[in-house]
Amino acid sequence: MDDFRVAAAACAMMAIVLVYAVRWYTDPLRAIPTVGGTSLPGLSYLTARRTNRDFKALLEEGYRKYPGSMFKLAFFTHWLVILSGPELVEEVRKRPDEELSLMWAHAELIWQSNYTLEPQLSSDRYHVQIVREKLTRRLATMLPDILDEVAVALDEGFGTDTKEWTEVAVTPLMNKVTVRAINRSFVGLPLCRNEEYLSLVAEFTQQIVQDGATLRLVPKLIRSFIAPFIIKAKKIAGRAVTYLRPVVEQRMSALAELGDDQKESQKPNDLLQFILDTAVQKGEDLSVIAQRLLMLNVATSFTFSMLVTHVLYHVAEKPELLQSLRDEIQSTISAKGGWTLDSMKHMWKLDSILRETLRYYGMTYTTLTRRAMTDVTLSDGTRLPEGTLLQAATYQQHHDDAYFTDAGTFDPFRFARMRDAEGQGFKHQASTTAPDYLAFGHGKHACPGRHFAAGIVKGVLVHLILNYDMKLGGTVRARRTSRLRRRSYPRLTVACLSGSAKGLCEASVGRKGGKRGLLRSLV
Ligand code: HEM
Repeated sequence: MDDFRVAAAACAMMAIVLVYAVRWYTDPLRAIPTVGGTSLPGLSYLTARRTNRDFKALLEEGYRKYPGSMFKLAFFTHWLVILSGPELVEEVRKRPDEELSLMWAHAELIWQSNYTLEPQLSSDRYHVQIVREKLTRRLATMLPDILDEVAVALDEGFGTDTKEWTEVAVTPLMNKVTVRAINRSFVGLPLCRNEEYLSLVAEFTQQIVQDGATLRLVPKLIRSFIAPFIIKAKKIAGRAVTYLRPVVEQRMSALAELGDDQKESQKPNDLLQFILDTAVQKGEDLSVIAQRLLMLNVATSFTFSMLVTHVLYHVAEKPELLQSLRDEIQSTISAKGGWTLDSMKHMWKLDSILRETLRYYGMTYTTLTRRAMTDVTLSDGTRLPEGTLLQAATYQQHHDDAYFTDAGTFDPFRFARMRDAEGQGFKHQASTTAPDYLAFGHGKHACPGRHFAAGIVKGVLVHLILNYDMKLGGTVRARRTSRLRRRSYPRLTVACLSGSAKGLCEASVGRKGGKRGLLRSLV
């Protein structure tokens, strides 16, 4: 009997191994080369450990070995196919959502939104449409309020001393300033200054990413049973309702008092109102509205402050760069009769330094994220089975001399010169995407908030450049750190002068006396 059991167990083992081997052998992904180790079943876990450790180095290796083509990286829970080169980018961009979906790729790779969010956020994504259309169109009229918030937040952060230099830890301060500016346009006053609400927004951002990461480790079969015990983001969104309810009720009752002809002109000019306009028609619950708002906060977090901070390090290091930008800003403001969204569009140098910062540093190594929703065959014959996750090697492409002259150098006015030379108004501006420029993705799922983002970041920078002198308080090495990701902070600490609040690199900022009043009157 014992012999029989042993034999049965051995047979079962062999059957399992055989099934795995057949599945591996016939998997279309096997035709795509693996970088970082083997793709053999079982052993690919070792490869995944390497990917976890050396993601950027492996991207570089794959990009070098398979230019204009594809390779794959192992993760503990999935394979990630990386593509490069404008031809493949164009091909992916053109594929419809039914074949390659950005939303389901994000859902699987980051949020696990099936479990962490209300289903309406996936089934009816009108908030994305609002960002793409209404928020972008209304930015010009929202700008004065946003700039007001920037001024108030900077006064609080830097102080108002016009004689002495003040030392500040730039990254956290810029985070605070940009979050305030964004939320002024999202929910208006006074909520955008409510510290509890803002820290709840930050908590949600961290939690939803963490919930997603934890859930990915749970087998799909049991995920929906386990999820309610694990996820915390929904509870945080529930707490946001407490802050939003009085604002929404007050708006509703104020609007109810007005006649139909007055309602449109009297409505608050912010994202919450744009969402409410649709949500009310759909009879949507406030908890869903809160989640839409919070998810849009997630989309903006870190990117803004990182972008501003990188630019500040550059201008703080090079006074001639600061002066050149200042000259352009001042002359444009006088020529155009004020500081408006339109006048900022004519500040090509400022626009160029933004685009170059996004190219050179990038906010993520990879973009153009997609999930194959069905078996897809690309024009070169590559087969991507349903469920395949893919991304473009954006960072490597942005650092390839084939696409950008002297790509390894940070050249702040590179794109301004290209616009001058080519006489092309929009092609090289900060928010324009292209097959070789993927900072905002590309195609119909390129970041819908990119014009809005460029407008706000420029607003913050114009304010800083005109109102403050800057110099690096830390060493230049801090700026050389290629990325300001949170995990890079400790490296910055090592490179910086001692004595800063969190050991971050410090920039000294001195207020330029007298200018502020001038600007205020120009707004
Ligand atoms: C500098 C700031 C920003 C950067 C670098 C950035 C970058 C990106 C990128 C790369 C994608 C596409 C993801 C991919 O291709 O893998 C994306 C998508 C998205 N972004 Fe942004 N973004 C920024 C600001 C914003 C802002 C301000 C908003 C909203 C107000 C926003 C909302 C979104 C949304 C909703 C999507 C998903 C689009 C869709 O599902 O079709 N982003 N962003």
